[in-house]
Amino acid sequence: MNRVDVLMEAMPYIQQFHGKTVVVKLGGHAMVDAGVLDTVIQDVVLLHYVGMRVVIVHGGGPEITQKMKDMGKEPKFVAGLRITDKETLEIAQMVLVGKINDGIVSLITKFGARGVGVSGNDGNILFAKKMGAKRIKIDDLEQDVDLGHVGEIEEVDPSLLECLLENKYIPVIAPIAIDKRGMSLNVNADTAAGEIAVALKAFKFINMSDVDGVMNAQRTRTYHRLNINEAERLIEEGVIVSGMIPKIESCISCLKNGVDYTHIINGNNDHSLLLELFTHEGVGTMITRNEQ
Ligand SMILES: Nc1ncnc2c1ncn2[C@@H]1O[C@H](COP(=O)(O)OP(=O)(O)O)[C@@H](O)[C@H]1O
Ligand SMILES: CC(=O)N[C@@H](CCC(=O)OP(=O)(O)O)C(=O)O
Repeated sequence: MNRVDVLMEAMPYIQQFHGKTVVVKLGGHAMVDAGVLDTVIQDVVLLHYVGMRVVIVHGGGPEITQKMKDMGKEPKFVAGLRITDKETLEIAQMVLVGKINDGIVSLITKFGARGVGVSGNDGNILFAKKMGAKRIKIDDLEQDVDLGHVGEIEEVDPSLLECLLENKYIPVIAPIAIDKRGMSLNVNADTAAGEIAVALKAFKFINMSDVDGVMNAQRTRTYHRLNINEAERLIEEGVIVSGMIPKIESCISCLKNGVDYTHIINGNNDHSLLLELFTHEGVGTMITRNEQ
């Protein structure tokens, strides 16, 4: 395809997406390489300049894990959620808010737009309650495990984000929530991003990780498109496991609550965000409503 064809292919999408809201979840695994993160943020800035309202929600699981290990703490997860004692919460805040969020905002500046970094407790964006204990099997015995300072989102207040978008800033959100007593809670970034997409009535929710999309059991093939029933079946059959579960669950929740399109794409592939948005075939896996 010659260069002008590439631009012509993008043209109807640029028109269709103008003024629409897209929530991009940047997973920790899509940010391990500085060069990769550069191109992702470059793409985000381009979307901003073609008139899309872009919101970034980021994770940082691998960096929190590394920092915990550096400090002699052993990371533990239950159902994909980090057991978060007081010290772990401080580490998570330090890594997510102090380092990753700030780094993304700086890159937005580098590529010529204006980013504003917030965490979910700014402007009550993410209002949560402490998550109840999770029942799991340990040595064949059912036990209740308290996750500590982990939040379950109860309400999202999008007004601060609307205000930033209205004024042409790119909001960058760290997955820390606040409870009614003003205490911070660690929330899963996929869940946070999905809830924010719903509250903003986003047109698209794009989840960027380190895999090409949802893959089959043998991990030899990527599904191009799955509806909610098909995705739920893959969870039941154990094809979708671990960190992919909250991604799929947040896509499903988005679709059931008004978001038009949801995608899981590989942030490590060069300019995957642009390819997803502005080409006919797209990339990764699109999860759709059953009737779509
Ligand atoms: N069916 C599946 N297809 C693709 N990846 C899967 C699947 N089931 C589980 N995974 C795992 O989910 C991981 C992505 O989740 P996670 O590690 O939490 O990423 P992130 O840090 O980007 O949020 C992949 O690296 C892969 O190991
Ligand atoms: C409660 C909980 O598990 N919170 C996550 C928040 C970061 C996250 O979700 O990061 P990724 O998107 O990179 O996985 C954690 O502590 O790892």
